Amino acid sequence: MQNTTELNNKPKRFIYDFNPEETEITMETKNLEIYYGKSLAMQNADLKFEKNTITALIGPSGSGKSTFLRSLNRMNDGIATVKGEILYQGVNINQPKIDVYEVRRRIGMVFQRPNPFAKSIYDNVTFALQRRGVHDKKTLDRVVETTLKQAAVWDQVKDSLNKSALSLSGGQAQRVCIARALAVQPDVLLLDEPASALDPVSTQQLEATLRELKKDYTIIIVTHNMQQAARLSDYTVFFNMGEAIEYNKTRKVFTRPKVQMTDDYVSGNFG
Ligand SMILES: Nc1ncnc2c1ncn2[C@@H]1O[C@H](COP(=O)(O)OP(=O)(O)OP(=O)(O)O)[C@@H](O)[C@H]1O
Repeated sequence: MQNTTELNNKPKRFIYDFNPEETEITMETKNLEIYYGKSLAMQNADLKFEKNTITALIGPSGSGKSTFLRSLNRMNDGIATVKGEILYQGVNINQPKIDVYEVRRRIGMVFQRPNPFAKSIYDNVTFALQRRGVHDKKTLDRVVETTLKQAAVWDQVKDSLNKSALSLSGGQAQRVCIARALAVQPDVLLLDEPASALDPVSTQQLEATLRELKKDYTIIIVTHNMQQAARLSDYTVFFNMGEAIEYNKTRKVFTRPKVQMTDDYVSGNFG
């Protein structure tokens, strides 16, 4: 990690080459600075996320992708100090008075390793709703069917909803975790390397699922897989050393990047 002085002395190279005013913005970050203790882990990442698109966050290990992603739904609370504004539908959610549970309901997260609870598939999907006092069986049944269908795993699990989610394959478990995130009807889905523990077939299925989901959700995904970012996302942000370096339509980032460092990274020549 860089210290504050080193980061502040670096030239600003951030390239932002599409016109966000023409688009509908679901989330936006402004003047973010994220500290672990006294160490500055992220700055210069004023980004806008367009509704119903997929944005890939790419960059070398330790460049701050997860730090940035986890701040978007306040998952860094208690771990890091996040300064600056995180706007969700125009409201700065990075304020103490904001209900963090509501933030996480609207901005859901799926983690790198599938993390189903040691409960049935049915109870995994309905967990948050049941905790909120929703016990009407018809409602819960409907949510289970709808979200498992959205997550493209319904056909595989519909006859075993009472089986433990721990008995599922990695790919199935990850899609059940997506259904669990969708059950509370979020707007935004944050995914932190959701395919890194999956085989190529499950990865392909997950990508197909995300392509479908973007019709209804705004999706931001951290990935180390360049091919995945190139095939799946509409926009790509390249991070390095705690800064957003280049942000553009994915096609441009991968075919005509404006910054040499981005070019080196996407073409696999990054030192
Ligand atoms: N909980 C933490 N406490 C202290 N430092 C942290 C913590 N989490 C991350 N960091 C540091 O912040 C910097 C950015 O880490 P981060 O995990 O966000 O990078 P990343 O780009 O997501 O990396 P990777 O691709 O390896 O997951 C790194 O220097 C890391 O060591």
